[in-house]
Amino acid sequence: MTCLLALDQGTTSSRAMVFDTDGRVRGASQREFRQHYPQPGWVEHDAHEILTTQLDCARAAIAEAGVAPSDVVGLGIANQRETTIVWERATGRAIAPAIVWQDRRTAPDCDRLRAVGQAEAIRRSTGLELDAYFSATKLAWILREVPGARERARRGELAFGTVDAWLIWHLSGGALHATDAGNASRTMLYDIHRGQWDDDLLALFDIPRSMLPTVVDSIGVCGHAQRDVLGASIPIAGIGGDQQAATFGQACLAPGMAKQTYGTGCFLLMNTGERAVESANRLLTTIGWRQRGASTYALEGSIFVGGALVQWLRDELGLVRRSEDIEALAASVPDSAGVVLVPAFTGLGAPWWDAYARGTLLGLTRGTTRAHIARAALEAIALQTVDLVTAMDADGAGPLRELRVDGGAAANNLLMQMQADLLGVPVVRPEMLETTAFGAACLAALGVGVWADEATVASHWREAARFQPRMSRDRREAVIARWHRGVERARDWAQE
Ligand SMILES: Nc1ncnc2c1ncn2[C@@H]1O[C@H](COP(=O)(O)OP(=O)(O)O)[C@@H](O)[C@H]1O
Ligand SMILES: O=P(O)(O)OC[C@H](O)CO
Repeated sequence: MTCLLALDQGTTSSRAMVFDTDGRVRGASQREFRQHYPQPGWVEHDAHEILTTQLDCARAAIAEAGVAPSDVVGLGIANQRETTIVWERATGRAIAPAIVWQDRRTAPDCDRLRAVGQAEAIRRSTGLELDAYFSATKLAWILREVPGARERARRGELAFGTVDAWLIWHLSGGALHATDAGNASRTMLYDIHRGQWDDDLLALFDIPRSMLPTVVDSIGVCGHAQRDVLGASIPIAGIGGDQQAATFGQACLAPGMAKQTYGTGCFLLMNTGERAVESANRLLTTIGWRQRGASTYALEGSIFVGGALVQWLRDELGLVRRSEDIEALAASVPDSAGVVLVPAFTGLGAPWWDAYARGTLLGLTRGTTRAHIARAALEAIALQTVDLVTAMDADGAGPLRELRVDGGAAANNLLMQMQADLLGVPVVRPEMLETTAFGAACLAALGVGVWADEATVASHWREAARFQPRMSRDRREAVIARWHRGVERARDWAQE
């Protein structure tokens, strides 16, 4: 049986799925790995644990599918983005822990660059906000802080990559040091308009060019996973950051189509086609995917705390036992009775970009119950999404006709109904909820040519549920206005 293997290397777990050429799941496997928080605001992974968990579940998924490794005609990779790894070319050993996208240690470095007026030049070239979220300051930190790293990098002994490049290096037995254009566009070192590493930014961050991977298409064979790694020589035919892959897997293939993924964080991407839309509203301009050298661009809004808010209510406040219990608790009251919860635990991402905002719970009265707080939490996830869509509309990228949704919290029907109500557009949930892995498989299917074109991807996308907006415009505007009063109070809180 001809199959495709998708690797979905996420922030908290590695997953792998085997699909047949009709897009059906034949095998799946998942391994969680450790999160390290060595200091407040720091988040690290062991790069080798990322690799071993990912390879273990790739082999397990192939075994579960009951196919031979040689039946796998194409491999697609989707990965947590921005997370930064530096390794020795000679041994393939990482010289430091991976610095994860959530890590805020370089926020002061960003402040210094902002103070000397670098933010605008960075935005113009990379499409990104100057923020600790992206790879550039993390890589600069490793070169500065790990003894001997800068000299070794100058001598050409070290390689840098986001997680896709790290996996590709090891899958190919060190033969290939490559990343796709979409992942490159999250480093804050890549000129998304010219399609090349930006020499001015490399100089600004003092990063030797020899460390950087070759930038390849997201769709197309760039090399092979070695026989001794996965049991057969398998073409590496698709690469995408996980949010880019999910956008592809949601078949948001035409300009104006958008998806929101409700995971730990939430990432809303709208396809803007061949046009790199410059945001006047602090969204990110990014590359979705590249095929035969032609980039498809996207506008992105990144929310740092989404489903993680539900986790916090569960684990720290003990409000619910399981994440899914929040739905019944929130549904037990008709509204939040004026309670507003702004989950700025790690600052606020788009469109505020305020590293110093902090979580805020407002509007409490003696009559406030657990249910009101649960409801305010779900509203907060939906309202953060509303702010992103409003910014996209203001940037002229919309109007959004419907929002495709996926990720763990998209299973929550109350949240999805709130989302439709507060956006005023339908919210649509597909049958296939593993859109990231599916998207990686789709990239690979086009890359090896078992699927002819994007129309085949679209033909495999099927709607499972549709939530129609039911809230009056007046009510919607009142809820949004109250939310913004809450956001104002959360902002700048931690600033001395
Ligand atoms: N029914 C639910 N309602 C609200 N949040 C949920 C629900 N089920 C899961 N979640 C949240 O979704 C997140 C898990 O989603 P997932 O897509 O697996 O995340 P990730 O890929 O970022 O690890 C968790 O933060 C969890 O709290
Ligand atoms: O691993 P996820 O699914 O939480 O996604 C993380 C994003 O890629 C970060 O930008």
